[in-house]
This record gives sequence, C-alpha cells and structure tokens, in this order.
Amino acid sequence: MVFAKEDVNYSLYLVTDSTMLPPGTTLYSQVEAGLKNGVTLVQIREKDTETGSFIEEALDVQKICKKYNVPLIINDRIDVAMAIDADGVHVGQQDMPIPMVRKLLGPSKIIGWSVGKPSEVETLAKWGPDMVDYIGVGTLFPTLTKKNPKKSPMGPQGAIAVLDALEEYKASWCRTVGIGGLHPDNIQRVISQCVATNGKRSLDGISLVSDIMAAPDACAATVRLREMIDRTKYQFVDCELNESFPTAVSIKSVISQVSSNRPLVQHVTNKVHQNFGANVTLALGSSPIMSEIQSEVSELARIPNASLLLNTGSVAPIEMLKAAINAYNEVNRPITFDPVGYSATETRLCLNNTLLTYGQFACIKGNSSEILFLAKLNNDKMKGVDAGSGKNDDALLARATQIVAFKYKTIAVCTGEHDFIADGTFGGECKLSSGTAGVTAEGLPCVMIENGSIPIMGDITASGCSLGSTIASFVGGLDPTGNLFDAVVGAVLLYKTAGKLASTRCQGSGSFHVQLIDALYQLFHENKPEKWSASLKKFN
Ligand SMILES: Cc1ncc(COP(=O)(O)OP(=O)(O)O)c(N)n1
Ligand SMILES: Cc1nc(C(=O)O)sc1CCOP(=O)(O)O
Ligand SMILES: [Mg+2]
Repeated sequence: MVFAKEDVNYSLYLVTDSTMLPPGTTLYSQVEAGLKNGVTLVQIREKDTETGSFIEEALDVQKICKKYNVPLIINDRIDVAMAIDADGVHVGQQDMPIPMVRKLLGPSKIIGWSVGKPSEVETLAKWGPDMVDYIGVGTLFPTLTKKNPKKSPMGPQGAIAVLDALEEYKASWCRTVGIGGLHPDNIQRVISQCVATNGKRSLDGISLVSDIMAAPDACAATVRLREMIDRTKYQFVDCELNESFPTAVSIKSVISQVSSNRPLVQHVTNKVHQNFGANVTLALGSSPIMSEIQSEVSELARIPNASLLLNTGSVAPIEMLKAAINAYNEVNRPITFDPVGYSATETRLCLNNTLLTYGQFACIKGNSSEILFLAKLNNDKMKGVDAGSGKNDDALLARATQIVAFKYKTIAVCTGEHDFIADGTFGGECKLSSGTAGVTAEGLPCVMIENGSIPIMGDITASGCSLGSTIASFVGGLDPTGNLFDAVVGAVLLYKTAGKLASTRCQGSGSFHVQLIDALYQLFHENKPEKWSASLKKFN
C-alpha cells in the first residue's frame, strides 16, 4: 500500500527501541498497544540489531502497521526500507544524503530528516518539495534514549527558530514533529509554545520513544498521550485565560477574590527582596513563605491558592528552581517569573534561559532592558541588574512586551516610566499544525499603564522585585473563574498607584518604604480601583 503523503498523520509518532522494554513486553506488544490507542506513525529504530534480525523485526512490525493502516518508517537503513517496501525512511545529518535517499526510494516514499537548526532548513528548502517530506525537530529536552547526542537540547525556543526558518524559506510542504524528552508533563506546553513567529504553523506532531516503549502499560501511556495531544486547550493555571480587557469592575472582583482566598505566595528570591517582599505580600492579605527547600516545594504547591514567585536575582540552586517549576506546573498553580538581571552575566543568562525553557509561566515580568533582551530587540549587555539602555520608546517597549508574551504564551509585563502588559496566552488555545491561525505578537492584547514618574521608587531596594510579590499575590488569589490578565493588570495598577501615593507622603527613601506598604495595604483593603491615580490605556 502506498500512503498519499498529504494523508500522513504525524500527530503521535512512535519510534521503537527494544533496549528499554519492561519485563513481559515485546517490541510487537508495545507497538500494537500504541497503534490500538492512537499512534499514527511508526518508525522502527533498533540501533543495536544486526541486519538480518532487523529485517525480520521490520517485516513483523510492518504486518502490525498494515492492520491499523499506519505507515512504517525505517530508521537509517534505506536498503532495508527498499527490501521490505516500507513507507519511508528517517535519516539524520550523519546518514545518507537526502538526494541519494530520494534517488533510491523514488518519489512516493516518505523521507524524514533530523533538523536541529535553521541552516538545515535552508538546505532542505533549496532541495525543493520533492526531497524532504517531514523533519524531526530536536532535541527538544534532555533524553537518555539517544546515545552520544550531538545536539544540546534546544527547548521550545529552538523549535520556534526552525519553524520560523520553514516560513522564511517557504518550505510550506514540509511537515514537522518535535522529538526528544517528550512526555505528558511537557507535550501541551510544546504544542502551545512551538509556534512560528508569523503564527502560521505549529508542530504537526509529537514523536517519542520511551514514554511508550518503556511503559509497563503501553496502552494507558498511549491513551494519556493521545488525550494530551488532542486537547486543544492548555490550561496552565487553574483560572480563566483571558478573553477581555481589564476594567475597574473586573479588577475590583480580582481584589475581592484575593482578599477572600488569602493566597500562599512562595518566594524564591534574592535576599535583598525577602523582607520587603514578605511585608508587601502581607499588606495584600496574602501569606508569604520564603522557602528554597527543594524537598518541600511539592507540598507548598498543593496548598490551596499557592502561587510561586521565582526571582532569579540571587541564583538559587538550579535543581531547586527546576523542582519548583515542575511542582507548580504539575498542579496548574501560577508561577510569576522575574528574570532579574536577565543577561547581566553569562551565569544569569544561562540560568534564566534554562528556566524559561523548563516550564510554563503565568507571568514573566521584567524591566525594559530585560524585556527588550528577551524579545531580542536589544542585545546591549545590561548594566548590572537595573534597567540598562532600555529605550523610552513606548511603541518599541509595547512591541517587545507582546513578543515576549507570544514567545512564551504568557502574560508579559515590562516595567518602566510606563508599564506595558501583553497577553500571549491565546485563552489557552493550542493546536497542532495551525499555530495561532496567523495571529502574531503585534495582534496581542496590550495595555499601557501611566502614573507619571516616581523617581524615589528607584531609591529603595526591591521596589521592582516587590511588584513581583504583588503580581504573584493577585494571580494566586484568583478563583478558578478568575481572569489572569485582569489579575496582572490589577496588580500593576495598584502597585503604581501606591507608589505615587507613598511618594507624596514620605520624607525620604526611608519613610518611602513604610509609606509604600501603608499605601498598598490601604488601597487593597479599600478596593476602589475606579479611584486609583494610575491610568490604563489599550495599546492595541
Ligand atoms: C522522528 C525522528 N526524529 C529524529 C530522529 C533522529 O534521527 P538521527 O538524527 O538519524 O539519529 P538516529 O535516530 O539515527 O540515532 C529520528 N530517528 N526520528
Ligand atoms: C531518536 C531521537 N532523535 C532525537 C533527535 O533529537 O533527533 S532525540 C531521540 C530520542 C527520543 O527519545 P525519548 O522520546 O525517549 O526522549
Ligand atoms: Mg540516523
């Protein structure tokens, strides 16, 4: 049987590996369990098997695939693919060159190629539509399955660069599957985040080995994977993802929710911020806990209305930070990420980029330099941890905020003379192939908050970090029907209004600290957003 290439379903692509079979299972039982429960494409990849045995295994797997009308791809071995008339092959950068593979297999067979960077996309585009039919985009996350990997994990941002290259070089025919370390805890995030910048395509499928091949119950594993892939809504926080612009009424509702839910706000933050952040959190009717204890983070994440503030100003152990992200993502509790001094040093840049790839954030907050750098709109080295050469160009800053929101499918906050907040969550919608249906960063809801300058804000420690505490309190205190965008916008509006109020009441930077906490407390408990001095303007 010859499969029409346009009919190939890449959505759940199983790659075999007999070296990881659990007791009581076989290559065939795992493949059949996968096919019975939603695997749509199979590749036999048995790196340690001699040719004769490999051909026997391939023929047996082929029989099973035919039963389910699913194509069979052969890893590396073009000769074996020809010998058994398989439906195609998958080759990597170190295997037989694609033009030779195509010459041997003919035009109707499926050819897959491993791609790890945009330059390889340029090459396939030059070959044209008759050569590569799909690409394996990876290695997305760390994996033990592929021995001596030549590529370091690229994360969703690396996959976006490959998708962008497919769009740039107009390789519209070429399909894509993500591969490398894919499991139920990251599949939805991958589908949601791996979208071309022009919004026109996302990955066409998820390809994996160990989640099925090493599963004692491969049926259950496949059912779970299938469900994750087919779910078109990625609810990464247990509150509503946004459909509307914030108003005084909706922000009033947020404060009522925070007030009654009294969220626990776990701060993983720098030492300078800890005391003041705790007092800000208390002023907002929330409960702070300053904990960097890896062994308790899962317990804390499960406390009702828990919220995590990750402020990388002081570099806590990376394993603790990863454990915290995992723990809160696992229970859909919000994480507010403040990549303080994002690129001030190589250490911080590496740490922050690792964390950005590692999990999903409800909100990413930064000063203008951090946001411009995250958006790749300003590569200047930052000056220390304060806003460096960030530009006071509102349009540029709004655009950068939208770009960060789009790249990470999050609520992005850019603080400065004016604050910008953009919603890149798309209401949690995430689909294979279609991306964001062409909606780009520029189309994202974005607001600007103005309240005049408050110079004294820069004369105290942790004023920026404590906006993070405020945001974490607000997003943590939402009801499940609450609105994430409302919460973040409300937090910034409250914080800016309190800053202005405190600046009129203080005698200097010392009393400003105290007055800021008083103002936050007073405004929060009054809950009259319609009277706040900070104004909100739609930026698009
Ligand atoms: C779907 C898919 N993507 C990538 C690979 C890796 O292929 P390759 O780079 O040739 O490495 P080996 O699999 O040969 O070790 C793949 N096999 N399938
Ligand atoms: C076969 C393969 N190719 C990769 C690439 O990056 O090209 S990663 C990989 C192994 C993926 O196994 P698992 O799903 O168990 O992580
Ligand atoms: Mg290979």
